[in-house]
Amino acid sequence: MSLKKLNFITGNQNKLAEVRAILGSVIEVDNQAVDVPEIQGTIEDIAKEKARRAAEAINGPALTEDTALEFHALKGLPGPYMYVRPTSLGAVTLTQTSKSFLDTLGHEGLNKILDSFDDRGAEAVCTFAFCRGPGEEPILFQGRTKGAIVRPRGPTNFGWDPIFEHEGKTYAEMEKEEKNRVSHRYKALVKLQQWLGHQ
Ligand SMILES: O=c1[nH]c(=O)c2ncn([C@@H]3O[C@H](COP(=O)(O)OP(=O)(O)OP(=O)(O)O)[C@@H](O)[C@H]3O)c2[nH]1
Ligand SMILES: [Mg+2]
Repeated sequence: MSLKKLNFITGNQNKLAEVRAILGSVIEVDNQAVDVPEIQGTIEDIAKEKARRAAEAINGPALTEDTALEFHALKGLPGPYMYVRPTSLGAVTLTQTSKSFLDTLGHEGLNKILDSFDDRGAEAVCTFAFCRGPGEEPILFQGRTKGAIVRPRGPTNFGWDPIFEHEGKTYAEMEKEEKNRVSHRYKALVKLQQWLGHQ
């Protein structure tokens, strides 16, 4: 099967811009902002179910992505639950009002959680899932970037970018091109790109 374009299902314009910046020269990236429920579970469970549901919703091939931010001192929390939407799967949800750790606590609150720990280490995790169509098993591509949680520095237009420091700079302080060479999303897309090369 040769893929001429990817249909990236996301409502997040920042994600879409980064995916197009990284993959744009390799393959066309279409977008549909279909709201896909996110279940509770491991990062992998959530990512796969998101792609399955997206493929069903659009009745065709769908690419989705789920991002997690893991605090080492909290043994991986908040992880994929940085942002949680109600799910229609019947699973227990953390909230019914789309409130996220970030929305609720802000950059300062997320920092304060870690002030009582020695370890401010964190890992940004990006998991793309590609599902060929309804009923098909999704394939995962995951990238991880290590960093630390710091007081906010840099522009505040994308989520937790200002508090995630990687090699001396927060993501927000980096030029877009720089973030897109080291980020969790970039590393996941390298894997996706390798896979595309074999299709
Ligand atoms: O500072 C950031 N730098 C990043 O690189 C990044 N990637 C995702 N996020 C945020 O982390 C949560 C994940 O939730 P998430 O994966 O479900 O995304 P989403 O709901 O915004 O979009 P989608 O589910 O429609 O694709 C959301 O609050 C995103 O804004 C990031 N924040
Ligand atoms: Mg989401």
